[in-house]
Amino acid sequence: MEEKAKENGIAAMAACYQKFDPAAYLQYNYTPPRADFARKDSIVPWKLACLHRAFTEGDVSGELLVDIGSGPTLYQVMSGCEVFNKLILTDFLEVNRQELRCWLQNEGGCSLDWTPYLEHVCKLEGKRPSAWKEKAGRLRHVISDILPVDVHCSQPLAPETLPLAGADCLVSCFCLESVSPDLPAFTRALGHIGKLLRPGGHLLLIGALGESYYFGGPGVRIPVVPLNEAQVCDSLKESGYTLIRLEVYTLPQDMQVGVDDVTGVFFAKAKKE
Ligand SMILES: C[S@@+](CC[C@H](N)C(=O)[O-])C[C@H]1O[C@@H](n2cnc3c(N)ncnc32)[C@H](O)[C@@H]1O
Ligand SMILES: O=S(=O)(c1ccc2c(c1)CN[C@@H](CF)C2)N1CCSCC1
Repeated sequence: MEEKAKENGIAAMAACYQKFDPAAYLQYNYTPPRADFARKDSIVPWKLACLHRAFTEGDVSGELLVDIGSGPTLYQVMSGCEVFNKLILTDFLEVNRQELRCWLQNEGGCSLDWTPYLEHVCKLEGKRPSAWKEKAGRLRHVISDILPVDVHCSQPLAPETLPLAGADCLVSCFCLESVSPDLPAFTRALGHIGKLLRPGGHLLLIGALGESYYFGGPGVRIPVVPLNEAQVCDSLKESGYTLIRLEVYTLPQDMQVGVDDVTGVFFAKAKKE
């Protein structure tokens, strides 16, 4: 595809995000029925268990964990904060970075109470659920920066953000496929973020399968690159990663709540070659 067409597609995606509403997004995706800790087949326990296992099974280590496209969410780093001493959260939009700062400052007024997520991750770690306050404290202690990011740039973060060696681990959830105009752009973005990772470092990638759109707020319809498992595997390989594990969750019908047309969620653990 010629350069101008690529630039136009990326610009169109950026325009879609100008009306993104963090509070609405959190309500759509991170409250019941999608975030129902009491349901055995809920996606929340599945995703948090995937992240817990990936961070704690012994091969992931180092100093620095970077979350790419954090949005207004924190669930994705609740296990990783016990493994890494430094955590950088990133997002394209100031409204999302502001939501993350709100939680970090712990002065109330944030859009979502993350306590149920913190309690669940404590249980996965063999702690009492009431240990969630200590976990929140650990997470606030290790978050060192909340920075702008653009995965379509060959250098997604500002220079000098990371040590020369790169990050030891990246996590990215529901970002690349929901900010890319097409599959080639998704694959290129994978390559761009891969340059932030040291050789031998790990990528924990969570994303939507079969999704063609989602609502980022009332009337804010955002196009998504519909992915299947084979495309995720091919894109990872093409971008210089070795796939360690791919897990897939199929959304129960009643979790199709009208905010998107996602059919499944994938969890990929990969290593940068
Ligand atoms: C579907 S949300 C995912 C949020 C969160 N990671 C989660 O798990 O729910 C996609 C995020 O990508 C961000 N984003 C939009 N354009 C981006 C870009 N070019 N580079 C990086 N992130 C971008 C949006 O601001 C939004 O927070
Ligand atoms: O997997 S979810 O249902 C989920 C969570 C976030 C998203 C989707 C699905 C699908 N559309 C994405 C648009 F990018 C965002 N989930 C919501 C409850 S907590 C764990 C994650």
